[in-house]
Amino acid sequence: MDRIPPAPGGSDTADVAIVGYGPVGQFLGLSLGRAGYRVAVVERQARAYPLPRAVHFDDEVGRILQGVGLAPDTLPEVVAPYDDFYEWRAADGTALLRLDWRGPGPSGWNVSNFFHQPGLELLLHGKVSNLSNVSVHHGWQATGHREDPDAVELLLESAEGARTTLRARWVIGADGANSIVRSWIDPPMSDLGYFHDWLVVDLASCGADAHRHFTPPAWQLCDPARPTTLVPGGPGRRRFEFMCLEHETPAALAAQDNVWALLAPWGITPENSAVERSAVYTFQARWCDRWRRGRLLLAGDAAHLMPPFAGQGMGSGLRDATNLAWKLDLVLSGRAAPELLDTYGAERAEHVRHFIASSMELGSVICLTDPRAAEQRDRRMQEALRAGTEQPPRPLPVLGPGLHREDPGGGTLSIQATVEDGYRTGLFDDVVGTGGVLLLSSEAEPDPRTRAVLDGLGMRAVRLGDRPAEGAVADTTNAYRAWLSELDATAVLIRPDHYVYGTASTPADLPGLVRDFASALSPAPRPVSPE
Ligand SMILES: O=C(O)CCc1cccc(O)c1
Repeated sequence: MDRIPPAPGGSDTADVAIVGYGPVGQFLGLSLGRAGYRVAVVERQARAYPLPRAVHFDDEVGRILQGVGLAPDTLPEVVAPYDDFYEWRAADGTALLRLDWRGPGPSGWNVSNFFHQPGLELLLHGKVSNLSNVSVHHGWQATGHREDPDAVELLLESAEGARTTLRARWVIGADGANSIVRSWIDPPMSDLGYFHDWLVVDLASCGADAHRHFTPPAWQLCDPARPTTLVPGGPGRRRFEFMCLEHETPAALAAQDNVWALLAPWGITPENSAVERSAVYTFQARWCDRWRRGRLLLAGDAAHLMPPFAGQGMGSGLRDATNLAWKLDLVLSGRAAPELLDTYGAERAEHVRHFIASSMELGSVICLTDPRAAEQRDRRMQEALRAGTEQPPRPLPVLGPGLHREDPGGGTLSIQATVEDGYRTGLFDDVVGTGGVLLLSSEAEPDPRTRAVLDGLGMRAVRLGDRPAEGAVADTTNAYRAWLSELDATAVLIRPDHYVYGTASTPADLPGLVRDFASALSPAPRPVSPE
C-alpha cells in the first residue's frame, strides 16, 4: 500500500485530514493551512463538482468570507446581494408572509445574498492551491480508520481500486449527508421526522418572459396543488423547486419531459432557457447530538441537515468551520487541551437547532397539500398579515453552552460596523483585523497584566472613540456605542469566530473577564481523551 504524503517535507503524519472538499472542507483546509498546519484533504469525486447546490447565504457568512479575502462585494460574478422581501403567497397570489431581506444585517453585509456555488468553490480552491502545506487528493474515498493515542490512520481507496493510508492527528468529516466519518462516530441523532421530496431545478439562463414572475426575486407559491419555490441562483441564474406530490414518484418527477412541463407555466421552455441541473432531494431536519469522538470530528451536512427554506444550509456549515478551525488551532498549538473541542459540538448543535426549527416552520407553511388545510392556513396568515400580528422574526440564535459566559452577551454574535482608524474608514475586520478582540468603551482601560494575558492569546484591545487614536478607532456610525449600551457593557470580549465570550459591565470587571477566558482554554496540553 502507498501513502499519500500529507504535505511536502516533514513527517508522514498530517496535522489534520479533512474528508470532503465542498465549501466546508475547503474553508477548513484554507483556515488551518493559513495557520501553518499540514493539512491533507481527500475527496471522493475525481474533480470539482460543477453544479450548484446551495444558492443563499446571510450577512454573517458574508463576514466569514470577508475574513478569507472573499468579501461578497468583490465577487460580482459569483454573488448577487439581495435587497427585497422574501414573500410567501397563497395559490391566488395574495401575500401570506413577508420576510424582510432588505439591506445589510448586523455583520455588515446584506442579510441575504444569492450566489453560484461552483464559482465560490473555484475561488476557495484557488486560495487553498496557493498553500504548499495543504494537499488535496481528488478521487480518493475514505473507507476505514484506526485510531491510536497519537493519530488516526485513514484507509483510502481510489475509484480504480488502489489503496493507501493517511495518518493525521485529527480527522474532520466534512463529507456531507452520507458521511462515512459520522458512521464511525455513530452519534445519537435528533430527528424532527421531516421528509419531503422536492425537485430542484437550476437554470443557467431563462427566457425574458419568465422575469415578470420574479417580483420579488425570491418567493414561495404555497399552492397545495404544487408547492413551488422561485429564488435567484446567483448572478443571471434562477432556481425553481417543485414539491413531489403524494401520487408521484421522485423518478417520474425528475424525468426531463416533466421538468419542462413544470417550467412551461412560468414561460420557461427549452427554446428560451438552459437547465443546468435538476435533481430530487429529500429535505430533512436532523442533527448529531455529538460532533466528536476522540480524534474524529464532524462539520457541515455531515453534522446537520435542514430544509432549504431559510437558505441556511451552507452557512451553518461555514459557521461550524469557523468555530472548529479556531479551536483546533488552539489545541494543535498546545494553547488549549483537546477537551476544548467538546465545546465545538455543544455550541454549534444548539445554534443549528434554531435554524432547523425556523426552516421547519417555513416548510410547514408551504408543504400543505390538503386544500382545506391550505385554505385555513391562508385565512389565518392573511388576517395576521393585515393586522400586523404575524409572528415576528426569531432573534438571532445563541451558541449552546461552551466557551462563553452566561452573561447578556455570552454566545451571541458580535456586530460588524464601519470604523475609522485615521488611515481608512471601512468595516471593522478590514480596519482592525481578525483574530479576536477586546472591544472597549472610551472609559475602560485594561491594566498591564490584562494586556499581557491578551497578548498571550494573540488578541488585541481596541477602544472606541469619537476620533481615531493610538489603539482606538472612531465608531463612525455609533453602532458600537448602541451595541455596548444594549449589552449594558463597558467592554466585550469577541472571539476569533466573531461570537462574544462575555462582557464587563464596569472597568473593574475587565481583568476577570480576560482571565476567565484564558483559563477556560486550559492551556496545559493533555493526551486526547478516547471519547
Ligand atoms: O442555499 C440554500 O441553502 C437554499 C436556497 C433557498 C433559499 C430560499 C428558499 C429556498 O427554498 C431555497
